[in-house]
Amino acid sequence: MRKSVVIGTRGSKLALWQANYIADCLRKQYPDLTVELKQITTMGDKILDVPLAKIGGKGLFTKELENEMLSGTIDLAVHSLKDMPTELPEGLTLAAITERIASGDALVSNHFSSLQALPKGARVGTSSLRRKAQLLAYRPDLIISDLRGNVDTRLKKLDDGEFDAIVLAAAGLKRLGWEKRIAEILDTKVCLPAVGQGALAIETRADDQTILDLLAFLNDEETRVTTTAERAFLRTVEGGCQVPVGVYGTVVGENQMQVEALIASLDGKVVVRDTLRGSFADAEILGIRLAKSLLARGGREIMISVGCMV
Ligand SMILES: NCc1[nH]cc(CCC(=O)O)c1CC(=O)O
Repeated sequence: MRKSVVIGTRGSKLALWQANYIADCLRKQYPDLTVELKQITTMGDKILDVPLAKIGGKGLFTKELENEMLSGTIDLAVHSLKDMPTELPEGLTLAAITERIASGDALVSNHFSSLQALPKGARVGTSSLRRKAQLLAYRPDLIISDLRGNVDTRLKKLDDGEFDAIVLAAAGLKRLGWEKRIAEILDTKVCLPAVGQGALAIETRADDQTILDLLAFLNDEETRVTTTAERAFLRTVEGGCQVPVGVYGTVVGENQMQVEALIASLDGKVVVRDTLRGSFADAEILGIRLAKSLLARGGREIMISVGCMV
């Protein structure tokens, strides 16, 4: 049994909330364990004025944490699963994926109660191509512009009148106590979430069995299987590319899951979507099959048109 562990985390309010949440879970489970936090700045925290889609690159929010883990200065890292690349560096693994508390995207507005209620030509802020494309597919009249920064910064920009509404992950708002600001959780028919949205990933060294055993209780099996399919889907379509992609896995019966996904053109004019069902044991295969199906039915043309495939 270890006497102490060091958790690595980014310094944003949301990241600290998440790391403290996991620290508290560990302290409750192991009253004799000393749990410390170490703050680490990532590239994604430094570059704040460039749209995420333009920075690209994998591991924007994870790489510095992973380097510290490999060198042993931290024992585990807490991430939003959504920010994790689909392939981990050699020697690291996901020890646990926590229960997803809110998977959807939320519309926040000071004047309007829903996406449908927004007036023609309303200004909507969002940080992701995935949200932008789906919002435009549903409401081509909206003026969507880029909105970066942490959750509080984004809310401030809305409050300052830069936008009529903004769209961000419901999970982040919930964790930071802003749930009451949510006007509407967007239906998955309107906006499919990002891979792993709403779940936390606990990353560790693959050969550190003591830590792996220590963290096993944090794992939520249903979230693990559904996000396994989601990550297999993304791994198959992406090739390190920024293209609007949404995917959402849910449990639909005993050992049965459903995965729904889409690939969209940047302007939302072309949307290719499909849904597959299968058993928990086939999570990985289901994600791969869904990706191949979308690519074959027009997804590949979208990828080629944005330069993601040749
Ligand atoms: N890309 C930043 C990021 N990473 C995780 C979350 C929210 C929490 C989550 O999805 O688990 C957010 C903010 C957002 O997209 O609004």
